[in-house]
Amino acid sequence: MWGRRPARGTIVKICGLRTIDALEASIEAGADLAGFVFFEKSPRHLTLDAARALVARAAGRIGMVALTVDADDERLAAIIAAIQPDFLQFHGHEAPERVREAKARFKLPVIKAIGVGGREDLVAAKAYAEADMILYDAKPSPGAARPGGMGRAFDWGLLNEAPREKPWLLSGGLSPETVAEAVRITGAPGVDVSSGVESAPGQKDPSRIAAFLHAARGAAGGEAR
Ligand SMILES: O=C(O)c1ccccc1NCC(=O)[C@H](O)[C@H](O)COP(=O)(O)O
Repeated sequence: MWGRRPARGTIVKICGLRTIDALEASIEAGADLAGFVFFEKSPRHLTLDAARALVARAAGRIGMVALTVDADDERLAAIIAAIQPDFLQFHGHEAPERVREAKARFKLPVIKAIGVGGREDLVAAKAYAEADMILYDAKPSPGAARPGGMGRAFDWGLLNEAPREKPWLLSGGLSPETVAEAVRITGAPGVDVSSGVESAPGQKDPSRIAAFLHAARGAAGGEAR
């Protein structure tokens, strides 16, 4: 399995890491998963060279997630060769068949992001039987600059109808200030954050990363590590 898993408590993924300081702060605070964004229109985008240098010291210390948006096989292969991630995260319009295909080809577990705007999106999530984890995020508005990392929450009440057979992450507009309540209300086994631990888009704040971990783990009754 990947990196370190919590003995108990909420799974935490810090997404959009771009610097050694932020990566080390995430590991030090006890995050389970580190997300690396490969999407050029994002302020968190990493080139393959930058990603390679960043992850050189992270392997085995934290689970590494390569995030892409509707990437083809050639692009996925290049990313995998560069950072050898523990997970792929698909954050675009990838169909269930694409998840199946990519898993078979690359032999890596897949996190599929589902944008939640209404009940119909939870129905759609049920089709992703082969995804290893589902990440529920706010649905991007039409014409949005990017499909994630917008710092926007959605109606958590909709998750009452979400499939719960496999691990899932709650995402979208979470912060150190809101994550405890979010976990309490939704019962999420895991959480994901990007904007809420930044001082500006793409600029992670190590003290907010630590505060997020503390709040998330406290919320589930587990111990912050
Ligand atoms: O973070 C981005 O810039 C990004 C760009 C394109 C696709 C996905 C992206 N982020 C995905 C994530 O997993 C974020 O952590 C998630 O959307 C939550 O973001 P936020 O609401 O900013 O905490």
